[in-house]
Parts: sequence; C-alpha cells; structure tokens
Amino acid sequence: MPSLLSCFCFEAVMKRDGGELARPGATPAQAPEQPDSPPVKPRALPADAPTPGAPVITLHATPATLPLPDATACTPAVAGDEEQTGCSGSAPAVAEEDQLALALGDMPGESSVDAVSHPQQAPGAPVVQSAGPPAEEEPMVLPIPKFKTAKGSPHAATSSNLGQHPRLAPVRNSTISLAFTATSESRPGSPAARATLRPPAPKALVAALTNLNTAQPVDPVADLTVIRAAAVHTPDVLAPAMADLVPVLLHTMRAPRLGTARAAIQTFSDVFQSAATSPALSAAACAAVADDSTPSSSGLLALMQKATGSDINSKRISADANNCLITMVESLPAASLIQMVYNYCSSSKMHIRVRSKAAGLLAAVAYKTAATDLPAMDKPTMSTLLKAVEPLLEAGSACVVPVRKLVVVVYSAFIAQPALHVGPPAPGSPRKGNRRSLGGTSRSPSRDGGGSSTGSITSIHVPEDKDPRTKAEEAWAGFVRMNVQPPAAAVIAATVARDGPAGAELIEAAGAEGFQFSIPLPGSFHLHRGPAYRRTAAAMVKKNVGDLSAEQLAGKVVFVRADLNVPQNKETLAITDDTRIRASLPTIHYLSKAGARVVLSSHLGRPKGPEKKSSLEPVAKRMTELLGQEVALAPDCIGEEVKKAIAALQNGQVLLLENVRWHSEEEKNDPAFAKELAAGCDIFVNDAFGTAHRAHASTAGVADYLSPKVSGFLLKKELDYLVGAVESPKRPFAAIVGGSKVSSKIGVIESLLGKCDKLVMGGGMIFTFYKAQGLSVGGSLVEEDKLELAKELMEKAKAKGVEFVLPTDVVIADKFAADAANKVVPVTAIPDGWMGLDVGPESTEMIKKALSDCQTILWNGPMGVFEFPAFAAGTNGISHLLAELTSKGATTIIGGGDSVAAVEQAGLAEKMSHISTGGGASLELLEGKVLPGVACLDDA
Ligand SMILES: Nc1ncnc2c1ncn2[C@@H]1O[C@H](COP(=O)(O)OP(=O)(O)OP(=O)(O)O)[C@@H](O)[C@H]1O
Ligand SMILES: O=C(O)[C@H](O)COP(=O)(O)O
Repeated sequence: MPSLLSCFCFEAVMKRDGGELARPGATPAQAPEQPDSPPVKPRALPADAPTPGAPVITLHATPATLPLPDATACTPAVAGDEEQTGCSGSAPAVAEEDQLALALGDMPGESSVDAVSHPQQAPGAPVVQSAGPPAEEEPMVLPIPKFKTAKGSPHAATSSNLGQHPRLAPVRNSTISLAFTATSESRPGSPAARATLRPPAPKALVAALTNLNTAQPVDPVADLTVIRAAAVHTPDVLAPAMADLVPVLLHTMRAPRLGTARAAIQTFSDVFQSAATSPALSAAACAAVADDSTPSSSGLLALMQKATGSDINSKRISADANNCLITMVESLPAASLIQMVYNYCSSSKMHIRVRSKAAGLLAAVAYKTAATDLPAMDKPTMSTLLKAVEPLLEAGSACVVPVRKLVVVVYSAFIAQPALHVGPPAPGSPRKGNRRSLGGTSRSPSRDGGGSSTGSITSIHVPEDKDPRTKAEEAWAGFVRMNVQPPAAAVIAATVARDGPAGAELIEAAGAEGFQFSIPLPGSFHLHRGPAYRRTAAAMVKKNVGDLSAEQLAGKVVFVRADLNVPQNKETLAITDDTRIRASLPTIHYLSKAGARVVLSSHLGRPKGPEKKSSLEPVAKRMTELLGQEVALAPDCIGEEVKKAIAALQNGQVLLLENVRWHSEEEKNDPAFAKELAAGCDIFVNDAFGTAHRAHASTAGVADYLSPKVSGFLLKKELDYLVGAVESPKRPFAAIVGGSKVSSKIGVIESLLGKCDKLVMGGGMIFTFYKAQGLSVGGSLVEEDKLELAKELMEKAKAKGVEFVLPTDVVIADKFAADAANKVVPVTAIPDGWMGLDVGPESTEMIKKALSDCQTILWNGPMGVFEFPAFAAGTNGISHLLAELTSKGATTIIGGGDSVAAVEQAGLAEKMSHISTGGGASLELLEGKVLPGVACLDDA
C-alpha cells in the first residue's frame, strides 16, 4: 500500500524555523551564532559584491539613487503594536510581552501598549499608530464569489452552482468553514492603519533591508516598521527586494515573541495590500510566495496556523493572520495560488502532514474568499492542481480533509463553468477513461443532455438531481477527457458521487488504466500497487549504517538514537523485558567494531524532568552486560560535562547519554536543543524504530546538524518487514489494539477501519467505548474527550462492514494493585469504585473465535494489566492463540514495548512471525503516516 510507503518526507525544515531574530545591541562581529537565522536564499554575488562577511543586500539601488522622499537618516522606528523599539542597530531591547497571558488568549495591556508613543521618536521617522483592537470582533463580510468565464469576463457565482450544491454545501459548512472572520478595522493594511505610516528615509530602508537580509543582530520590529512604510509609500522600490524579503518575513512569523511575529504578519499584509497599486511589487511578491518550496514554507504554514488559531491562542495575532491570508489570496492570481498548493503538496522538504494541511488550508482560503479565477484556468494549470492531489492521496487517510478541500476547489471550478459541458470526445482524440469498466455499459457521458460533441470538452456539468452513480460517471468522463491523471480523476469523481456502487466501479476503471485503486467511501482513500506505488517505494529507500565503511566510521563520533524505553518493575526499577536493548545491539556493535566513538541516546518513559526513576542507569548496566564492553552513563544528555565525556571517548567506546526527555525541549523538537545534542558528533544513526513516529529533537531535529544521517540495522529491518507485511496483507487482516495509551492510539483506529477486516479492542482502550455507549465504567481508564470519537468509530466500523470486536465481560479490581480483590462482570455491570483491568473469559473466547480465520494479525497493546498475574489471562490467552495461528501459517506481528514484554513473559515470542520494537510507530506506519525519524535521513 503506497500510503504506507509514502511515509518519508523531510521535516528538518520545520525544525530550523521558529527561532527568534537576534536582539539589538551587538555588532556583527560579536553576534552569537544564529542557528535559526532566517532562510535567506543563496544568490550569486554581483561583480561589485561586498567582501564575504560584509552585509549583503539585494536592493539593487544605492541609497543615493533611491527615488525616495528626502528624509532624515535612520530614525528611531516606533513601537509595533505590542513591542517598543528604536532605531535599528542602536535601539533599546524590545519589550517582552506577557506571553503566558497571550497564550491564554488574554491580551493584558493591549490597549495601553497600543497607546504608547515611543519616547525616542524623531521627526521623519515612520510612525505607526495602531488603530487598537476593536471593542468586539465582528465577522468580516466576504465578497460574493466572482468567477470568470473562460474568456475572462467576470460573473457572479450563483447559489445553484456553488453554495447550494449538495456536495459542496456540507463541506463548506464543516471543513471549509474555518475561523476566517476578523475585524475589518484591525485589518493590517487597512487605509486607516496605513495612513499612520510615514514615508521612510532611504537610509533607514536600506538599513532595514540589510539588517533583515543578513540576519545581523537587529530589532526586527523597527526594521519591519520601515519596510511597512516603504510598502505603503514606495512599493515599486521595494519590489526588487521581494525574493529575499518574503522568506525572511515568513520566517519571522514563526518568532516566539508575538510582537515580532505580528510585525512580520503585518508587513506581509502591507506588501500584498500595496501590490494592488504596484504591478512590480505584486509580481515580485507573488513570484516569491509561489516559489515557496523553501524552508520558509513553514513560515507560511505558521501564518495559516495562526489564522485558524491552531498554534496560538491570541485573538489579535489570529485576526491579523486571518486578514493577511485573505489579502494575500486576494492578491494572488489563480496560477500563483495553484502553484503554491502544488508546491506544498509535492515538496519533499516538508512533512506530508504539514504539506497537506498547508495545501488544504490554502485551498480553503481561496475557496472562502472566492478570489481565484479557477474556472478561467487553462488545462495545464488545472492539471497541475489535480496532480497536486496525488501525493496527498498517497499519504493515506491522514490527508482526507485537505484532499476534500482541494477537491471542493477543483470541483467548484468545474461546476461554475457554464460555457463548457460534457460531450463525447472528438473523433480520434486519445481516450483515457474506461467507460466499460464504469458499470460495464456504454452509456454516453453526455446523457445529462449536456450536448453535442464539441471536440474540446473541458468541464463537467453534474446536475444535483443525479444519482451518485451517474454523477461519478459524468465526473469521471469529464476528468479523463482533460487528460487528468486517473487516480486524481477517480478520487474527485468518487468524491462527487461520495458513496454507492459508483466508487467500486471507479476502482475498476482506474484499474483498467494500470492503477489499482480502492475508495472506501466516504472516509479514506488508498491506492494499491501501481505506478504511484512504485514511485513512492523508490523514494523511501534510506541510506543505512551498513553503507558506511570502517574507513568512513573510524574515529568519527556517531550520535545513535535508540529506543531503550524498556518496561520496568515500578518499584524496583528492574528491567522486565530487555528486547529493545538487545535489538539495538547490532548497530552499536557494528559501529564500535569499525572504530567509531558511539554516543547513544534514548528516552525512558514520559518524565516531566530529571528524576531518578527515569534514569537510564539500569539500561547502561544491562547494555554493558549484553554488549560485553563498558557502556558509560553520562550525567545528562547536554552540557559541559557531557561534552567532556564525548571528547574523551576513544575509538570503539560507547557512551550512553541520560534520558533525553529530562529536557522539555526534546519533545518540542527545539532546534537549539537539537544542535546542542549534536555538538561534538559527526554522524547521525537513527535506530529508534519505536520512537520514529515522534518528531523530536533526538529523533529528527539532530539530523539538521549531522551528516551523513542514516538508518540503523534495527530501523531498516523493521521497515523492511512491516512495510512488506502490511502493504498487501493476507486476508482476513485483523488488528488488536489495547494497552493504556488511549489518547494517542484511539485516533489510529479510524485509518485501521479502512485497512483491516476485523478490529479487536482490548486493554484500557475499551472503557472509552463503553462510556460512549452510556455504560458506567467505575474507575476504569477513560478518555473523556474521546467519547464522541469512540461513538463515531463504532458507527464507521458498522458502515464499512468491519467487524468491531468489543469485549463483553471484564475482570474488575477494587484498586490498581497486584493484590487487589477481583471479579468477572459483564461490561454492563461495573460497579462504582471498581476498575476494569482485564478482558473477561467470555470475551477472550469471543476474540479467539473472531481471529481464528485471520491470515494477518497485528497486535499492539496488552489486553489487560498483564504485569499483575490476576489480570494477565486475557493477554496470555491472545498470546497463545497468535502462536497457534502462526504455526498454521498466519502472519503475526507483535508491536510495542509492553506487548512484546507480555509475549516474552509468556515464552511465546519465538513463535510469532515478527516481534516489532515499535507499538505506536508500527500503527502509524500501518496508518500510512510519515515517520519523521525516517523522513529526516539521507536517501540511499
Ligand atoms: N484495563 C487497563 N487499565 C489500565 N492499564 C492497562 C489496562 N490494560 C492494559 N494496561 C496497561 O497498558 C500498558 C501498555 O500499554 P501501551 O499502550 O504502552 O502498550 P505498548 O505495547 O507498550 O505499546 P507502545 O510501545 O506503543 O507504548 C501496560 O503497562 C498495561 O498494564
Ligand atoms: O514505547 C513506545 O511506544 C516508544 O518508546 C515511544 O514512547 P512514547 O509513546 O512515550 O513517545
């Protein structure tokens, strides 16, 4: 299944962004290294380029020749709405905001900050007087959608061709209706706000561009204020700087300091606002944004996230971002917008989820503002957009919503195109579709009365009263005549039809084109082997540590991320299962033998900070025994002592760093922390399959600072096995999901529903489902905020015909302890004060029966608290059944630290087809998600 194989994208880009620009005061020579300096594109230096190290600007005019109003040289710029600032280079430090309050959505002192007039303000300086926040946010009235005909004359879209369409309306109302409401007064770039900006001094503009472009220590708000003023008063002058300035602005939007981020958003907005009056600025800005496949894309995504309030709960910044997006989309020609969507979808530099989210959001904004002249698009542009959908499809169901949004945009273009209609193809024109497979008939695609053969059919007109099958046929016919790629055509057509047998027939039709294609409507799409599969399969091969020779490794310091997160006895901290340690040995042994100096890193548990019980000390001991050589334990994973210990390593020696999760920056994938982790190391080997689904500093972030970056033997082995086994499973295919990580695994169930024939629930997972059904679960493990999801999942399973096996009886306990009193009760009779800690005997029998004919079984998460013998029967029962089924030819895969421990404890590990060190990771792989720990590695 290609969706599995399309898990390998690059997230490094995201890790680098987000840093804050340097503070004013320091000279360039004194400036500290900027790990997260803005992504200024490398450019060829002109003949008269300054010497290396000197500031480089890309404004191709000298200050003396700039056609700017005469004004004083660098004058202190004035406060942004939330930060005070001064003249760049000599200004006082930017005032800190109350970030905590902002994060809570409260804006303390907002109005007082707005009212601040800068004490150092001098005549001639650009002045910003914020209009201040309006008393109440009111929804911005969006323009009535205006579409152009193919000839370019605008006409208003009508409710019959947009809003009331049965397929569009629900999507618009749900997924498309993002929080795109804002206050028109607060809209950056509004005439009132812009009128407060005075013309900038030429020198100040040059200085600001220089500062921003060279990432010198600057006060970004001061510089951005100057740029804003230039955007308003001298937009043509600013145009040549756009190629470099846009990435800087996008980068700065990610600054942790909200005032800085907001200043960048406002500047971006001003640039696009002025684009309306300056064709030169417009062209340059659009080109720079459309070319946004650089690391700065994550900046644009940050803007979108802010607009939807998904990354920061600050109303003002959200309103600004909202308006900025709308301004930008309104300014962009459709082709640029399409290009951006396409860039997002196809950029291999970004995480697939980031890409799809960005593409979907852009499409949604475009649709909401109706600013794009999609119906006027020519065929190549339309094809480009449709092709953009494909990588998302390959990424599987994680991308369903963005795909839907794109589909809506594309489809709206078709149905709003009155000049064109469906008809038979021109004689002799290539026929890509397979009409026969669409139900085996030879019905004409023009049976909606769309008419006679025009010979150049480019659209589909699907009346609302058609049945799904007819809609699908007509959609399909229209798309294939536009030479649209079959998968995209099929998905779009099927989305139009949404359900019914048409979907199945489209699968056949696509199959006839060489694509095996299944659309388990209305949920997820997934492709099977075909050209698309082969493409992604080729792209997934990563360089392996075995590709590095002893010569390349000898004397090198190799940072190895392993998953040594082993189960432990909660009281004695003794390791209860060392599978993960043993599994990591081949890589360490290979490196050590080759003369490398091995710096080993891992997490253990989910600690909140340094604590004895999550120390890797027991792991270091056990590894020393198993490896047959000393594995020293560093006191921490970063810091001076650690640096010394690394520097003291001899060839072949192994140093284990302390629990990397003692630092909260690890899980935030903080770039500075990742850089610190990588300090003193040369090469990155990721062997932590169990943690490869986490985009953390030690699993993905460090890859930005080390090269080469390769997979370890374990990671490779896991991928080779799991991808092969679940890509085309022998059926019936069942998944068993149990354990205690309910919130992180319940979401996986949705995509499992699209892949498995049977789904068995166990462990702590089941009680959320019971509660969702209105049952009382006593003190059992429940995720209250997942009750709705649980309900939906049960309904979806039913709709999809997936056998959803939920235990009917449970073993309950009066406390969470090995010596707790226990009894078996039906799930309808769990008394208050008792908690379910295992599935009951009746359920175990039921599960055994359900699994007995399965040919592939993936198990993650024990059925109960197997660590306590009184609650281990369910887990042991399933372990024995799987061992037996394996002996009869079934493929059994056990994944997860505790699940493997349970099977080991039962002495049955050897009898399973594959013991995977990854629980969540193997589920996410099955789900078709990107594994960031793999994506960041070098391609083979
Ligand atoms: N009904 C239950 N209530 C509470 N805890 C449970 C219950 N059933 C099982 N567990 C606990 O779940 C834990 C394992 O869950 P977990 O989801 O971590 O599985 P895993 O196999 O380790 O997978 P992963 O590697 O993804 O963490 C075990 O420690 C077990 O005691
Ligand atoms: O046990 C696991 O699944 C891995 O070690 C990852 O742990 P996490 O779920 O705490 O990230």
